[in-house]
Amino acid sequence: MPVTVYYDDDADLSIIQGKKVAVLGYGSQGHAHSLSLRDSGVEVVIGLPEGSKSRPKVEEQGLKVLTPAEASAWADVIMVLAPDTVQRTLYTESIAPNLTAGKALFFGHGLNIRFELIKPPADVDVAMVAPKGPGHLVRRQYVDGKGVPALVAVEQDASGGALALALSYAKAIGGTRAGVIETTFKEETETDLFGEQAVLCGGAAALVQTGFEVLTEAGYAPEIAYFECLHELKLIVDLMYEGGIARMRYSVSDTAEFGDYTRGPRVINASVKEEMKKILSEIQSGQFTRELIEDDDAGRPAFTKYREQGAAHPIEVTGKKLRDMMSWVDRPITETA
Ligand SMILES: NC(=O)C1=CN([C@@H]2O[C@H](COP(=O)(O)OP(=O)(O)OC[C@H]3O[C@@H](n4cnc5c(N)ncnc54)[C@H](OP(=O)(O)O)[C@@H]3O)[C@@H](O)[C@H]2O)C=CC1
Ligand SMILES: CC[C@](O)(C(C)=O)C(=O)O
Ligand SMILES: [Mg+2]
Ligand SMILES: [Mg+2]
Repeated sequence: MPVTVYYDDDADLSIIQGKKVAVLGYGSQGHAHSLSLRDSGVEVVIGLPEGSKSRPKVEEQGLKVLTPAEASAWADVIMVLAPDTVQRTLYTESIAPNLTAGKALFFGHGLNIRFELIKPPADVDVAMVAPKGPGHLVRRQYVDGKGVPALVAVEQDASGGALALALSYAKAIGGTRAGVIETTFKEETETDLFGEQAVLCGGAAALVQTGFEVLTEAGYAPEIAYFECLHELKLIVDLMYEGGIARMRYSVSDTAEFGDYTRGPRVINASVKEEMKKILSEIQSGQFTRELIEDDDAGRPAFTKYREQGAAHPIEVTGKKLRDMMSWVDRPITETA
């Protein structure tokens, strides 16, 4: 079914400018939304627990910070940008007691609504503005006069104006500069989880690490393997971003293009596609979300182990040494896990 893509002229910024917006969380997405809302003339307050390590960053930016409960009580629009695993407790303890009729509850990703971890009352708007990119780039693009595409969805339209409100919010963070598509919480959640697991994060990281391992285990220099499998990937993906896979194939050598057609499908073969389908069905059935929540409830033993293993991979050691020599690489995000 064809989708409608909304641009700046389709959204009325004055709607969100007339609302008090609480952004709960000041991480990757939270800081980007808050700063761009403020720069778009919207009254914003940040909600963070006492003792949150994000509080000094908010204060450095001259934004006001309250507890999540105080911010929710003050706001007309409550945007939930705490981690997905935290949101259900945050909702019960701090949002629900302050979610009076006529308010709007917003999300940057649909997981908690899609899997019914949060069940808001019927007399509030429930909507989503989900940028299709990392928060730090959402902010960087906004500052540069550009935007990251976003999805909007309305789960409950108690006011009759939830879609217009969501589009107005999306405009304030730069989304309608690039294009905003209306979807459902179900479609956003399932496609977003699939994209990050199979392609963007899980798939891409495993492809890079495995390529690096094959070259280094065969005796080639780790520095060469790093440039070949990680650094150059950005340059190749930039071409796809600009003009699709065809533009990348136009720019690389005919030798590379022949290797692409004849070898690529052997790497990402039918069994990989079957595995991707299995991953999608685990998302749709809720199995992935159950695993995520169970691990979080147990104090994140699996998450912590995987994060440590990833950080210790030899490609990180080689990469750090090489990146330290590239003073010209723009690195506005300094932290890693
Ligand atoms: N990362 C991204 O680019 C994208 C994220 N999303 C969605 O956006 C949401 C936020 O994710 P992300 O930006 O990655 O989150 P981060 O992990 O980057 O940041 C989380 C923020 O929430 C704060 N926080 C933790 N507990 C609470 C609480 N109880 N109440 C209020 N704030 C709290 C953290 O504070 P502290 O510093 O104290 O831990 C931190 O400021 C998620 O729904 C995610 O799926 C959607 C699109 C892309
Ligand atoms: C690709 C990961 C993402 O879905 C995103 C940046 O869009 C996320 O959850 O962080
Ligand atoms: Mg995403
Ligand atoms: Mg995601």
